[in-house]
Amino acid sequence: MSPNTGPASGLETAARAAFERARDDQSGELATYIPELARVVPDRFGIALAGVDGHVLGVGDVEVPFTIQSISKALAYCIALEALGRDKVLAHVGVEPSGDAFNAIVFDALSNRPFNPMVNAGAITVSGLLAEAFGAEAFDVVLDRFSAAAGRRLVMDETVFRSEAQTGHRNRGIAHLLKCAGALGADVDDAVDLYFRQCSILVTATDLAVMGATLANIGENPLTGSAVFAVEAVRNTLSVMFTCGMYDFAGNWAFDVGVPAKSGVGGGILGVVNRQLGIGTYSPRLDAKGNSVRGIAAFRDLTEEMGLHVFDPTNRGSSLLSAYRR
Ligand SMILES: NC(=O)CC[C@H](N)C(=O)O
Repeated sequence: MSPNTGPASGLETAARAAFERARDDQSGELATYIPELARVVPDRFGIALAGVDGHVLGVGDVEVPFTIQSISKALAYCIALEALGRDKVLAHVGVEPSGDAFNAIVFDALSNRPFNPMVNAGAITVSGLLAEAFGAEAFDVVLDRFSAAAGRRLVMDETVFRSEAQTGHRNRGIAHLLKCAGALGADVDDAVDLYFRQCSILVTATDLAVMGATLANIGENPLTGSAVFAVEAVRNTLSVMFTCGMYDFAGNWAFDVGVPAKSGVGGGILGVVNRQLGIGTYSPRLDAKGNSVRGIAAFRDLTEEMGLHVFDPTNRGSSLLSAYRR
């Protein structure tokens, strides 16, 4: 990928200001339940933006690799919707916010399905669907599509994968309960193996911004021009990101920030300003709900400053990109 880095703009000024305001906040903790995640440098912080016109800009540590973790859930869901169809996926995983923590051991009592694909139970079910559909090729399918969305070849971090595979008893437990409830068709080990692998794919804040711009651009990567996701699948994925992407913080997020987003315990957040921008942040210290502290602060600041909330009457989105081109 060769980012088309443009001149300074309102967006860049806003990103710098958001960065400066949040940079000294050292609150929050690294995720330690996956032992390898406790080894990252806690102070890293980056904010990247990518426009649907192909412009990319970044402030801070936007080229530092980290594992995508739960952000993979949104993209895997998009792939499953496209490959298997909406009805088949809906038969296994709902689209209702759970209001529970990402790793909650709870299913929808009426349907016996996981509430949504953004919490672990739903994501493991989606990985199971992909494992069944693509067999031994499943991880390559996921990695290829994530790479196409980022506009460069991504790789998996073997050490983080092994670290989670050796310690992920709660996720294995969830998978067994899903199997027992009839939500998970695939073999438990296949579903969990794919889930742990997809979570261990390495990305940067810039990658997240470009992936977000691919979703904002209704599935076409604006840097490479390649068609990555189908329009219908993008629409459905963004809807679920909007209502469920930040776990039991999703309501607050929709209220204050107001863009579809997905966070991961690796410290990343991917946000989508529909038809305009992808936003990627990286800062590995997490709040009690498992969301990046400085990432949330940066998103709040940026969307407030630029009027990016989906229901903001001052939304300057349409003028944003042309302002940026100037
Ligand atoms: N919230 C997250 O990023 C969780 C992802 C992590 N791999 C897990 O399943 O526990």
